[in-house]
Amino acid sequence: MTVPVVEIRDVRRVYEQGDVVFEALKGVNVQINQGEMVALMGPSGSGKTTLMQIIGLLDRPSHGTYLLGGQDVTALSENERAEARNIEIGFVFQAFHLLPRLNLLENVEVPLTYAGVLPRERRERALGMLERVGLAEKAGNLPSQISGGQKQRVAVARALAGSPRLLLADEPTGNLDTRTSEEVMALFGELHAEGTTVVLVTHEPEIGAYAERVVRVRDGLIESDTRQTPRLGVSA
Ligand SMILES: Nc1ncnc2c1ncn2[C@@H]1O[C@H](COP(=O)(O)OP(=O)(O)OP(=O)(O)O)[C@@H](O)[C@H]1O
Repeated sequence: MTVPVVEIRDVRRVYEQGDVVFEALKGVNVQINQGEMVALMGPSGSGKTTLMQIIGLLDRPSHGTYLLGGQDVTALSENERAEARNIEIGFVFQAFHLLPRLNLLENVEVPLTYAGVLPRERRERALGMLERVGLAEKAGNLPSQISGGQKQRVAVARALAGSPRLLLADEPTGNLDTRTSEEVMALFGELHAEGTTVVLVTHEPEIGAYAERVVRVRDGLIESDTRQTPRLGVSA
């Protein structure tokens, strides 16, 4: 039996501000297997981002256990979590977060630099990833010289350059128009078909439709967990 990529056991997250205590996650159990593409959905304030941040090692549970690739990461120190995050997780955000003064190739290289990959290999891997997302010919461009959809494809290349165990995407199409969203989701669908494990947070049913599994969060709990035939997209 293969070990799940993500195993969340009875995770609670309590936010405390002065006397006010708010339980954003109230005992969540979820398991995500290698190669799955999962959409986390649910109303505003339901706890999706909190759960995503715990899965992405940006936050830690107040209670419960998180196993990442079979390793208990619940009690890691801040530094250990940062290191595990760099190695294990690739992030794609709504706002792209490309560095404006670096060209596309250099942007994709950034996480590899942090991971200590030597320059020549860094360059080759980054270029390979830009090729994979169809942007190799623009490697020398600055982010300001490409479209929103292209920026998100660069962000995907950057997220995957270090071959992480898990690709996390938080509202990845939130800044894109419908057609461009479809292109970016088609890319996620292709990466999933190639074996990448993808977890995405979205409000939009049309975006959730690209996943093979939809986990709905409501009031800090998993409301439903269903499988579906994913929508196939048309690439750029
Ligand atoms: N740092 C914080 N301190 C206090 N409460 C918080 C904090 N972060 C989130 N919350 C609360 O926890 C709940 C869950 O927030 P979360 O951001 O996970 O929801 P969400 O489902 O991602 O919402 P949205 O779709 O609007 O982003 C909300 O009620 C929110 O107000």
